[in-house]
Amino acid sequence: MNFTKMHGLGNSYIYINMFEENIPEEKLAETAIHLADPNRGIGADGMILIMPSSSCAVKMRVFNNDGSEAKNCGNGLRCVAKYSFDKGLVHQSQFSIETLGGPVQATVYPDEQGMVQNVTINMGQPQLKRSQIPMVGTQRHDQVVGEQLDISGEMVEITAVSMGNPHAVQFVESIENAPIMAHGPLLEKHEAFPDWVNVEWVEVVSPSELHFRVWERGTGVTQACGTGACAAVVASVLNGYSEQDVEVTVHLLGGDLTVTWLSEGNVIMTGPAEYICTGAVYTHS
Ligand SMILES: N[C@@H](CCC[C@H](N)C(=O)O)C(=O)O
Repeated sequence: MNFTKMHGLGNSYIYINMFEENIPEEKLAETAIHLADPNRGIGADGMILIMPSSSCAVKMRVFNNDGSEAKNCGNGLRCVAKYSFDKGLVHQSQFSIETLGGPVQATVYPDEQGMVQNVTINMGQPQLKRSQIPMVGTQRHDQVVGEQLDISGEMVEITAVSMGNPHAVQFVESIENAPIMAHGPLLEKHEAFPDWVNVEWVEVVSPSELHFRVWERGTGVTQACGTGACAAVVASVLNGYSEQDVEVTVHLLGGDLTVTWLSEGNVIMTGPAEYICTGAVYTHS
C-alpha cells in the first residue's frame, strides 16, 4: 500500500490516498496501530485517510496511534489540504473538506513554484455546551469555564471546548512547569469525559501570544495539536485573557500557529504543512 508521511509542526501522520488505495473498514484501527508503530511500522502519531466525499471536495478520517478514531485534526487538515492541491485532487486554492465533526473550508497558498507551504483552515464554530464536549457534571452552567476537577485528590481548573473533538484547557503560570506527564493521562481518561479528552496547558504571555503544550487523547504527548491550539484561543477569550477578532500566535513545541476566533463565530487557523517521505508498506492480510 502506498503512503505519504506528512507533518504539521511535528505532529506526524501516515496519509493514505483512498482515491487509489482500499482498506476494509474493519481493518482501519489495526492498520493505524501498525503504520504508526515506530518499530514494526513507519512511526507516526496516527493515520489519516484522504477520501472521496459526496458533499465536499475531499473527506478526511483521522485515527490516533492507539487505533481510536477522532472527529477532527487541525494539523491533519492542513496536510490534507496541501496534499489534495499538490496531487490535483482539487483544482481551486479554496475548497471544502468533510470531517466527522462537520465540513471545514481550506485555503492553500502556493508559492511561485506552485508549492504549498502554508494553509488556512476555517474550522467553523467551537461547541461550548457541556453536552457537546461531551462532559458530565452537576453544575447548572451550560458552559464549562474555569471548572474545578478532582484528579486523584488534586484540584485543577479546566475550560472545556469542542472543536469537533473534545479539549480540556488549563491555564498555568509557567509552561515549563506544566504537569503534563503526571496529569495528562489522568485527565485524558477522567470519568467526567465519557469520550475521553485532549488535554492542553496554556501560559498567557499577552492577549495575542500563548505558550501551549498538549497531551493528546489516543496518542499522548505530541509536538503540536491544531484543534488544541484553536481550543486554547477560545478558552483564553472565555476566561478574559484575550478577545475575539484578535490574531493570537500560539507557540507549540513544534512551532507556531496563528489562530483567530472571529466575533461572527468561526475559528481561523493558519500554519505550515510538510511532506516527510513517501513509500510503500506491507499490509497484513
Ligand atoms: N493532532 C490533532 C488531533 C488528533 C485527534 C485527537 N488526538 C483526538 O483524539 O481528538 C490536531 O492537530 O488537531
